[in-house]
This record gives sequence, structure tokens and C-alpha cells, in this order.
Amino acid sequence: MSDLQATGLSVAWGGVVAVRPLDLAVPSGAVVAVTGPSGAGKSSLLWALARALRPAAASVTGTVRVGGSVVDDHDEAARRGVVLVPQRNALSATLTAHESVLVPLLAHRVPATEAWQRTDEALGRVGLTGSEQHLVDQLSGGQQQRVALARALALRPEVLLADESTSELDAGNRELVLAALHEEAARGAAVVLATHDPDAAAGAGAVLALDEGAAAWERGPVA
Ligand SMILES: Nc1ncnc2c1ncn2[C@@H]1O[C@H](COP(=O)(O)OP(=O)(O)OP(=O)(O)O)[C@@H](O)[C@H]1O
Repeated sequence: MSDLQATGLSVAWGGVVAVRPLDLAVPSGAVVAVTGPSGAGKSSLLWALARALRPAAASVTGTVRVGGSVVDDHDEAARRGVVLVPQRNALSATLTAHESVLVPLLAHRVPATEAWQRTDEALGRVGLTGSEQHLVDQLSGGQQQRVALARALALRPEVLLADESTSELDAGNRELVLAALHEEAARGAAVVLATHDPDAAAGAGAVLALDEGAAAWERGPVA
């Protein structure tokens, strides 16, 4: 499995500096929480780590390495197993929960039988067994959030970047989702969770606090 490293990473949206240059290392097997108030730069940091920001929209400096190799663009990040669960989920409203998880697996050339197994397993892990055939549009915000996480889990990421993946969940489902993120780390993934939730941050191995784009380790970094 691969660790994640960023050096001198910064993000500016036009004249707005969202993330000031920071260094970050997330070893394989670790969960790092990124906290901070609304607008602190958490999402910008996760998108930059995934190399998912378009140069026309945001200017990004610095280097991202996955498993020691420099990753320059989103396609390369995806090839190296970097998976971002964005805050707004980025699900297609016209697919079912099952299709939302299955289709990316098939696109990654996972054989159909295995893709179906992984889909059922991932939806089960986030408590959505029985909701497989619901259209995304018919699901609640919290259910959609869990479909988005299931889609990521099924891909078995090397690096999992989860943006506010518990924000719309009740206590029981929040525990389920946090457990799934920690299971991914136990499998060997490097996990970064952006969160407002103090309990979610408390369970992480290290906490990076952002304030107006400036980062400081509140706990950690992970050795
Ligand atoms: N697409 C965008 N275009 C222009 N500015 C943006 C864009 N996305 C974010 N920003 C700006 O970047 C800064 C950081 O925003 P970001 O969404 O990264 O913060 P956040 O900590 O994730 O906030 P929240 O907790 O509300 O999701 C803010 O000043 C925000 O206005």
C-alpha cells in the first residue's frame, strides 16, 4: 500500500488564498483528520491532494507523492488509487445506489462478478442493504452520502480523501461510516477525513487544523 505526501502544497482561487503552503505526510494505515471552520480550506486541500482542481479555476503549487511517486494530475492520481469522496457526493441522480457503486468498478475493469460482490459488500458496510435499487434522487442526503462512500470503498483505494462524509448522518450511521474509514486504514489505506465533527477528529491518529488556510498540527503528525 502507498503513503501520501504533500510538500509546499497551496491553493488560491483567483485572489483568494484557500490553503497556504503546507507539508503533510499520511502513512499507509493512518487516519488524519483535517479540521477548521467553514471556509478554512479543508475542501480545497482535499481536492488539491487528489489533483482534481482545474488550473483554469485554481492555482495550486507544491508536490504530491503517492507511494513515493510524484502525482501531477487527476488521471495519474486515480491510477495510483487516490479516491476523493467530495462534500456534495457527485452522484448521478438517475442511477440507482447499486449502479452508482458498480459502474465505476466496471470502468476500472474489475470483472463483473467481482464488481457485483464488491458493490453488495460496500453498500452493506454503510448500512444500505435493502436500498440498492433506489434511485439516488429518491434517497435522503445522508443515504446519498453513504452511497458516495460505498462507491469509494468498493474501489479499495490506496489513498481515501473523505470530505465531510459524516455531516448529514445520525449517530448510528456516523459510527458506521467512521468504522468503515478506520477499516480502510487497517487494510492499509492512507485516509484523510475533512470534518467539523469533534468526535470524528478525536478518533483520528492525527489532527491538522486549518484556519484561513494556515495549517497547524493540533495532534500529530503521525510518525
Ligand atoms: N470554486 C471556488 N471558487 C472560488 N473560491 C472558492 C471555491 N471553492 C472554495 N473557495 C474559497 O476558498 C476558501 C476555502 O474554501 P473551502 O471550501 O476549501 O473551505 P472548507 O474549510 O472546506 O469550508 P466548508 O467547511 O464550509 O466546506 C474560501 O474562501 C472559499 O470561498
